[in-house]
Amino acid sequence: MAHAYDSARQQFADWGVDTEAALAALAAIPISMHCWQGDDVKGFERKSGTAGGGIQATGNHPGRARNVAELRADMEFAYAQIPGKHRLNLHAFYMDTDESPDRDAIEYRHFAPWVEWAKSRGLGLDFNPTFFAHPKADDNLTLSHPDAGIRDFWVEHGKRSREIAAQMGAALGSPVVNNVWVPDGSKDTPVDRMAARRRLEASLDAMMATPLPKTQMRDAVESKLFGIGVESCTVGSHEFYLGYAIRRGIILCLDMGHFHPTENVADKLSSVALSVDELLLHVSRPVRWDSDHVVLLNDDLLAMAQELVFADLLGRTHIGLDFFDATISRTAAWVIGTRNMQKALLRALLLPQARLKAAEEALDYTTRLILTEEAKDLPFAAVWEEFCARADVPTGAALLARLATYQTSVAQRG
Ligand SMILES: C[C@H](O)[C@H](O)[C@@H](O)C(=O)CO
Ligand SMILES: [Mn+2]
Repeated sequence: MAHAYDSARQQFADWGVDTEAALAALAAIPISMHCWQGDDVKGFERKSGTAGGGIQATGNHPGRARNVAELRADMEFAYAQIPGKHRLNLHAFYMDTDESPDRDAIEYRHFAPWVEWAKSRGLGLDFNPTFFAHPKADDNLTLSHPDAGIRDFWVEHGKRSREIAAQMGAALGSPVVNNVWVPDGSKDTPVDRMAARRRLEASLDAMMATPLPKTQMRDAVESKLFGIGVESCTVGSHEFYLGYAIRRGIILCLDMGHFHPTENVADKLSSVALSVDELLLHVSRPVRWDSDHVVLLNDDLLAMAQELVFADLLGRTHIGLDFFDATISRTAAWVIGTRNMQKALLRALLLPQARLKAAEEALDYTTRLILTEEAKDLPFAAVWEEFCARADVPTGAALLARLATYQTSVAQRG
């Protein structure tokens, strides 16, 4: 295998690409792996039913994590198959406590065991207030609800989430991205979109009124096009949050499943990055709708990674995952999806960027096309193999065997 890498290294060098630099750059990119893939977005409050809010995991594959211990075991297994040091993206309804605090009563101590666990494994944490799977979200309205009492309840949840995120960040010495997504919307055509959006803006302002140190936490907001049950209007649309993030100087989250299916989400990065300092990605795969399939190493993912690398956005983009498939092994889903994100980044890092940009600058589109097409034949796989070998994680048949063995070990869960 070392021979395959040596040969690949030379081939890339012939194109002016330094594989060692690419491997070092890839090793420095953390991916925030989402806890909710492990249990089909159910959470551990012991109160909630289905996720609601238009998000839904479909399937009944055996092995769903039923409690915190199982979820942690599954994640530990998954991280061990993924090269590099990464992060855990935690949702508020995954609290680890014997208590049953309502959402407006959550405190840091309900999450402290997660922080200890993350610390012991060298993981960073990210956080999300949970504005769904709750009776006060049953109208598919939370921060924009016409009822001030319901809005206040969710504002309090959001405030507490920010404080918890800041304490997590302080404890871990790494800022926690606290991402706000609300399901608010309307099944049928509303007549006063403006009122709903004004209420959402006011609630967000109230929630984020207290500045918290950027070294501890960063605020992010996530837009959406539509969801099941809110087909006609989503209050927190892309335009709403793009403007809000710019006005408030906070992070804009782009979820790859939250746009029209024909939109190129990668194309948006360089546009929005001119107006916001930082971005959060929810890397996902919509199939006809926001279906949250496990991400493939497909054109959409490659384009996203190439934009991150070529537009020099890695330093100000937080890469998170957002998919949940209950028809396959949940641990395999994490491993496949996270590694695909890394593979896409590696491919982008291995492209002859300087030559491609020079050709484009010179309006030499023929050379640009020859380069992009010939580059597809370069031995990316050998460099990936080397990356995994150095991190002592399996590939190919060995990976398949490990994933299968673990799945067998969890399949008896009820
Ligand atoms: C569970 C997440 O908060 C959720 O998936 C959200 O990020 C989203 O994308 C909703 O469609
Ligand atoms: Mn998302």
